[in-house]
Amino acid sequence: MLKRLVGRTSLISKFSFSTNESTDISVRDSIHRLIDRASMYTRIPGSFIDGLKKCSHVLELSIPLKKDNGQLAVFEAYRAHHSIHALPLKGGIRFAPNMRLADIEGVAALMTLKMACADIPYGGAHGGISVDPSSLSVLEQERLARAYAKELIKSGFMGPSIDVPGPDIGTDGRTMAWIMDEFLKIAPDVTEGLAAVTGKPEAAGGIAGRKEAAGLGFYFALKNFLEDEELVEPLELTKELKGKKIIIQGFGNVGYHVSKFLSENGKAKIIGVLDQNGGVYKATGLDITALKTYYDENKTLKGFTEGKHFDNPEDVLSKTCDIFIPAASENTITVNNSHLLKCKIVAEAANLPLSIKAEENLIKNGVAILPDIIMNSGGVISSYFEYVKNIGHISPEKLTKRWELKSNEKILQFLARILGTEVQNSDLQVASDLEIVNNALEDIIQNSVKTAKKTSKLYSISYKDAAYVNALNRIYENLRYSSHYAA
Ligand SMILES: NC(=O)C1=CN([C@@H]2O[C@H](COP(=O)(O)OP(=O)(O)OC[C@H]3O[C@@H](n4cnc5c(N)ncnc54)[C@H](O)[C@@H]3O)[C@@H](O)[C@H]2O)C=CC1
Ligand SMILES: O=C(O)CCC(=O)C(=O)O
Repeated sequence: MLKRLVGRTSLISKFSFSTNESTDISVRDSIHRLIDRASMYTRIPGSFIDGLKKCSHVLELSIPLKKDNGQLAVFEAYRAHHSIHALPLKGGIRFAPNMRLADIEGVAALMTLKMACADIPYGGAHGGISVDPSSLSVLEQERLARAYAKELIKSGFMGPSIDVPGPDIGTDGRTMAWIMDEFLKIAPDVTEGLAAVTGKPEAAGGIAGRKEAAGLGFYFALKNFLEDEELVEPLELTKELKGKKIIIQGFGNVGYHVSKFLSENGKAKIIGVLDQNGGVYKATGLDITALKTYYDENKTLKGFTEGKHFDNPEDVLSKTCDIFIPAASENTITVNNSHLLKCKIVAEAANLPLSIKAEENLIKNGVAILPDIIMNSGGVISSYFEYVKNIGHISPEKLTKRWELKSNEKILQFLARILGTEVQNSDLQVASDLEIVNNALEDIIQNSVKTAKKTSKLYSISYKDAAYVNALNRIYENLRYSSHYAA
């Protein structure tokens, strides 16, 4: 049921940097301020910057659902298309209560910037259904996801060349598989139908490593940022991740995988984990695998005995650490709680977790901020690889595996002849899909961090502003030659 379809309207400039903050800050307002702040270090015309603050199309829906008990429930749902400078559009679908259009439009804009920063040739989108998924049975969730997908497809808001959604808060690979299946039912003749949505399980056409990609990308980004002396020296930190004391807010897909890679690969100590209902703390470092098993079984951190539990999440939020990582949702750190943080770095794993005023307060107190559009870009980068796989109907390793094995064998045989040894079959290895995508992910993230550091030094601005400057410049360069920009 279509409620409203909004086209691009007037472009209003808003160069206000007031530090007042209402308790009801929208993500859209925050992103506008961040765009304005960064635009001062670009030569992009003001009219173009104003244009980037608007979504090109917004879809508002009411979706009726027949519950398992036969009763009817109606849910509000949305999809916002931000910038069509590059197609398809891309961004998450979430199932979360109390969704607001102003937040959805803000995250859609953030997605445009995130992908420009990583040099992924897509525009940004975002959307979802205003629902608490835990209040529905699995079958109800499936019917609702399928009904939402049907409305997106009917309204021209989804398809491999239009808008390719992926997972976000409250959704996962299974949700994406339902959505893909709905697309294939409605449009069976679209050859690239598998590419209508990403984040699918591998058995449904997904790519190896997508589920953990936001966490792995975060690990690569943090490691690379810490190598910068200009970041660590003033904070009196060492360059290594090893031994760094870390507190994480949110233990869902992103929070868990960030914790896993930082502790397993980086040997960092995750000393605190909190969600909206409480937190656990252990000064010597939590066992993340054990915590994950417990959290999956019990849906709560309470009762996990290998750490001290606090009913009030702020009791964990306020512990001293080196790095605080918000990995839950937007605006979880505002003026109301930013003064509690006792850390040297805030590394954003969630999208826009800091309100503008909270960010200002933290910076004033000497805290460095590592920006979401780099730190959590691993998820959408991996989605991009999945899309490419689906469009080509071939996985990265399939085409080259045999050839690589043969050429490696020839090289080894040559070396063995010179050295007078024998080639063992176990010496012969070629990259798996997972190795190919993880290495490509590392390469893209490394480049985003490198260019952010360079821009940050050039203008003496924060990494966050630098990442936005790089993204804005890339979008401008891209759009200026496109027929979408009539200047
Ligand atoms: N899933 C993905 O691929 C990506 C997600 N993101 C962003 O990362 C963030 C987290 O997403 P997911 O992990 O996928 O969601 P999720 O739904 O899997 O997990 C969210 C977690 O945050 C907790 N939480 C919710 N409100 C909280 C609060 N006020 N304080 C503390 N904890 C709270 C929940 O209990 C849950 O543990 C979101 O901002 C999302 O947009 C960013 C990049 C990729
Ligand atoms: O893979 C996608 O399309 C969604 C990623 C996402 O939700 C995000 O980067 O915030």
